[in-house]
This record gives sequence, C-alpha cells and structure tokens, in this order.
Amino acid sequence: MTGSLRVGTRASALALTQTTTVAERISSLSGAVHELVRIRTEGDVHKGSLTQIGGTGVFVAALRDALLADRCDLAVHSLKDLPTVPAEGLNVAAIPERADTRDALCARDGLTLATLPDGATVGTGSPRRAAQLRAARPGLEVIDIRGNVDTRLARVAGLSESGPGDLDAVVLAAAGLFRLGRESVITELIDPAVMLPAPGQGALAVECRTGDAVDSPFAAALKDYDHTTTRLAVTAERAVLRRLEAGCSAPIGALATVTGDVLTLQAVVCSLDGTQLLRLARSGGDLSVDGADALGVGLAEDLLAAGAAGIAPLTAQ
Ligand SMILES: NCc1[nH]cc(CCC(=O)O)c1CC(=O)O
Repeated sequence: MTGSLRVGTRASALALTQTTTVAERISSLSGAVHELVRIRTEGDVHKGSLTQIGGTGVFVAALRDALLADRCDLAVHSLKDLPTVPAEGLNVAAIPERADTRDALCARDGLTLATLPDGATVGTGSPRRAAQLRAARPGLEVIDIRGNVDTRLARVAGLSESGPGDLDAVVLAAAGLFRLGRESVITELIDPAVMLPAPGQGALAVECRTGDAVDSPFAAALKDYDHTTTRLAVTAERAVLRRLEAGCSAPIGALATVTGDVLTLQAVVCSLDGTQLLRLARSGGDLSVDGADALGVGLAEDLLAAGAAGIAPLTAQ
C-alpha cells in the first residue's frame, strides 16, 4: 500500500497500549508500516459522571468520525464501549483473542470482598458493578467515581504514588490493569458467580471502513487476527444488551464461554440499589455468529419474561 496504515487511538494510557499492541500485530500480519493518529473523544474531554454525560459510545464516536472522514484507516476500541448498533459505513473487521473478562477489586492492605469491613468505601462509576457489589456485600458503601485508571487507583491508599487515597477500594476491569502492567494492585479477581462483567469486557474491536474490510492491503491481516471463539462469545453477550435496548452504562452483566461445542451464556439484570438481581443462563450448540446472536436474544427474552423491565431502567418491553 502507499503510505502507512493510520491507526486511530484515544490518548489515554490504556487506549495507547491497546492500540499499539493491535497496530504492531496488524503490521506484522500485513507487512504494512503503521502510525498512530491521536483522536480526542467526548468521554476524555468531559470529566463528569459517565451517566451524566449520557448516551452510549462517548468514547467511540470521535474515532468513528475520523474513520469516516478518512483521517485514519483503523480504529481500536474496547469492545464494551462500542454501541450495539453498528455504524453506517463501518465494520468491526477483527475481534482479537480476549483477555481476562473479570472485574478486579483493588483494595488497601490486601483486603478482599470477604474481608473488607462493613462501612468500607468502594469506588466505581458503573451501575452494574455498584449493584452487584451491594448485592454481595450490603454493608459496603459504594461511591460514584470516574476518571482514567490511574486517577481511580489514586483514590485508594497505597495503590498509586499520585494520591493519598480516600477510599478503601475501587473496582476496575482486570483486562485494563493487565494491559497496563498494573496487575499488582489487584487484591481479588472477582468470581463471575458474584459479579458478571460488562458484555464484551476484556475484548478489543478493530473497526475499518466497510469496503476496506474486504478489499484493502490489510483485509487479509484483519481476517487472520480475528479470534472465532471470542467473536462468538461477545456476539452472544452483546445480543442481550441490544435486545434489552440497554446501553453500556446499564446495570446489565453478561458472560459467554465456549466449552467443547457448547456456548453457555449467563446474564444479570440489576436494580440500581442492588436489592434485586435477576440472573439467568442459556446454552446452545450452534457455534455460528448467527447462532450466538440468537442465543443472546433468547436469553434477553427470558429476562424480559421474568420481569427485567420492572427491575432496571430499560426501554425494551
Ligand atoms: N469504560 C471504560 C473502560 N473500557 C474498557 C476498560 C477496560 C478494558 C476492557 O474491559 O477491555 C475500561 C476501564 C474499566 O472498566 O476499568
């Protein structure tokens, strides 16, 4: 190809490590040189609560605009930040093998969910994490926080050099901490039986213009890079979210795994106060992308039939 492959990225430390890893891999698969194009997104500019900024895809829209305006050729997203409605003219051409899907408790003094004392303060900006924390440990005080990984870790004593810490713990995605080499702050990888992750958590999505996905010097590399099992799992998880018409900040968790030739999907819908958790599972033997999507839609319908819309703020009926 003429010129180098332009890979769009957000400027945060996490986005930069994720994008660098992906860009290097696609370069080595395609033989193309690459350059990173930094894009500022609304989610980086506004420091208010995520639920206040509102709308899905605050981290994603600016990268998509840059792709459509031909300011970059590829964009790398955290899949859990990607709206379930596909963007016109764009294609998620590769979903690489997923990292750890779990949420991570990062607490002072090595504390865990079982050993944090009643009244301990735990920071998270995610209604899904807040609800499941409250359900697991009603005595904890959940505090709404946001900011990048380092800002959040700085809220806990001893976890970061940049802050004295005013909270006892925070909850973050394990995948992000591993990618940043910060896994030493994790005091517990929370069992999905206690806390189901966000749909797509731990996975990345490589997006390009639709035409380039089939006809470009990097089309074959994207196809090689795609990881079938990960794509099946996240397709099922995201179908739950789509059918429930819920966004990435909804109190909904989902986790799919492939064991042998069976795809198993678990999902939870929580009330915001964590007093009600509706948790169901479904398995299926159709290991196609359409089969995975149908499994997710089916589980969402089971959840709706069991009263999901009365528990959480959803628009689906
Ligand atoms: N919403 C922000 C966001 N998007 C992706 C990750 C972490 C990496 C991942 O889940 O792949 C994070 C931070 C967090 O939840 O702690």
